[in-house]
Amino acid sequence: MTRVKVCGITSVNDAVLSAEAGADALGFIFAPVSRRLVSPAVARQAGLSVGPGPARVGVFMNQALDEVLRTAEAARVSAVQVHGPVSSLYVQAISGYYPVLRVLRPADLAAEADVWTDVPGVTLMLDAPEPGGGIPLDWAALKAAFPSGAWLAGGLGPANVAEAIRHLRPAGVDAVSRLEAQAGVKDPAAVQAFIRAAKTA
Ligand SMILES: O=C(O)c1ccccc1N[C@@H]1O[C@H](COP(=O)(O)O)[C@@H](O)[C@H]1O
Repeated sequence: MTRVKVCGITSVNDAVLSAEAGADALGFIFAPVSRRLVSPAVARQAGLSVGPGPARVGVFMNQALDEVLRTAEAARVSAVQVHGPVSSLYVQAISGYYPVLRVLRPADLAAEADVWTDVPGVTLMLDAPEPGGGIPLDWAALKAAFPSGAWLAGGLGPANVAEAIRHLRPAGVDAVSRLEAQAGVKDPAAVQAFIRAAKTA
């Protein structure tokens, strides 16, 4: 069954409603550019509020390695998601401490996808060029190049996630902007419908 990550959690309330709806992973965004920026203290509290079931993923973009590791430790996340044009050494260094979701854009696939094939602890995720922008990828065009075992993000929501899964059969799906009532605040009905649609696709 496709795993589901609900990203952009900024409160205990949104963590609990996402976990109760069946999320396999909760995403906490620590990239300062994000409208869903959360503090490590709140992320830690939200993670504790849902117990050990869902993975707690710290999301970073173009941030220094020591900042990533310090923040991940303070927030007590269980995995790290890495966006941006960072080096493979940087990704490998993080994977020494945490399972990594390495996010690539379709344009990066040719150069970088093979680097991570069968590397323990590193899983690929395909996302749109603007993370958190709510723009879907062209799933039909991606089909031939979509790496086995990769996750899919980019403009996914209750209305389109089943179709995306049918096209690409990703290991997991991830969404944020189409699950919100406003930036950083979840729409409970959208979260529930998204998880139901993904799990039954
Ligand atoms: O959502 C953000 O603000 C964000 C900022 C910086 C890095 C990642 C971010 N979110 C990631 O964006 C994709 C999906 O977004 P959407 O569903 O298209 O809005 C997902 O990987 C989030 O973790």
